Amino acid sequence: MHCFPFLFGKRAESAVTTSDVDEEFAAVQNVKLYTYKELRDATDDFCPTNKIGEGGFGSVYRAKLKHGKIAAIKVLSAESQQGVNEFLTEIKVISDIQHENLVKLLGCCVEGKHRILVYNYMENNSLAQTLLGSGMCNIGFDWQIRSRICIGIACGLAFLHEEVHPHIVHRDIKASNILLDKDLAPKISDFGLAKLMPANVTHVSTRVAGTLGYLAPEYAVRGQLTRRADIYSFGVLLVEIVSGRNNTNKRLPIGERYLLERTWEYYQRGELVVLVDQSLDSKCDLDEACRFLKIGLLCTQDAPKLRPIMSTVVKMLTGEISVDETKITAPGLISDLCDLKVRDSHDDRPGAKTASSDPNIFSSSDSVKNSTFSSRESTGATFNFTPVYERSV
Ligand SMILES: Nc1ncnc2c1ncn2[C@@H]1O[C@H](COP(=O)(O)OP(=O)(O)OP(=O)(O)O)[C@@H](O)[C@H]1O
Repeated sequence: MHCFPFLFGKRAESAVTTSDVDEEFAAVQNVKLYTYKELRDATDDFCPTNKIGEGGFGSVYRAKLKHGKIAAIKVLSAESQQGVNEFLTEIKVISDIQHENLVKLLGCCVEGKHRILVYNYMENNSLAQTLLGSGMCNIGFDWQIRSRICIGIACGLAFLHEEVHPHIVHRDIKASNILLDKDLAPKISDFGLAKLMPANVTHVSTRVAGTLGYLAPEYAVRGQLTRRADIYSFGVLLVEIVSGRNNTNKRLPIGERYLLERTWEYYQRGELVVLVDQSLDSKCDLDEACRFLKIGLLCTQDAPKLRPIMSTVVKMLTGEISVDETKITAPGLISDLCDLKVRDSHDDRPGAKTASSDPNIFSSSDSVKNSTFSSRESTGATFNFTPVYERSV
């Protein structure tokens, strides 16, 4: 029997202190510094009516900066050690790069204990809250808009993976990290977990971080990170956007809960069209929608090497190159991993959730299937965990 226990929680590097981070921060250039007073004034003293979101990092506020510019500011929660690391990573990773499909970091505030990130404000929230959210949303996501969103996200990722040096692996591609501007153009956000990939390095070994449901199995199990892990997450997101539903929906009958599994089943039966969001009107190009689903399957294949690189994905989405159906093999599903045990969840970030009501133990493949996947559905929370392997016969 193989067991794959995962140790969630406090990481050795989480012991990094705020002053360690300040030292590292001193070396960062190209980032505008805001004073705490400036940001306090811009949010009416962090007035709750200006609060627009809450993530693992802390609270997010809408702010009116000097000269009237509207920004979103993320205030790192004081108790979050993990957040201190992510704060620095975010600044290091995106202060130097710009792309139309990446959220723009305007600057930050490092004053006393205050750690605040300042971004361009995105008027239409995240895909998780709008397209996939259960609440009221009056945005009509027709097929043209969805297709533009998918292509935009793919372009942003292709830029990070292939044009920036060293390459950047985002590690947390998911619907809540795709923000939409006033024209519904997608912007990839939340670079707190990103990793820079030095040239000529095939993978980096790292503690696993990301969101259950979007995690590539080989990364979740072995902690070996390559750009193909992001490509897997993108594939899951692509299928979600076309279907208009979350990858996991525990309210559905068991056979319908896991979207990626269903996509593979319907693909094999030649009935992919069943999965295209029924709320799309008759103008939806069903052939194109099915092509996107097939690209989602290509991106989520179990063998990382079979997943196309993002620039190829962009070309397939735009129709510049065709999708070779003979290349599609079964998706990698974490639920396929036998006897996965997850224990000892101590994520110290306030928004981080454990994957079960009992944070300590998951065991058996069945509980992995139900708990691991459902955790993302119910919380969307980002996890950090260390895979540890125990093999017993
Ligand atoms: N630049 C922005 N413009 C507008 N709203 C934003 C912006 N950044 C974040 N938000 C809002 O704040 C919410 C929380 O964002 P945040 O990135 O902190 O957490 P998350 O991605 O939802 O969760 P997690 O931290 O677990 O990944 C987002 O879902 C979004 O609604």
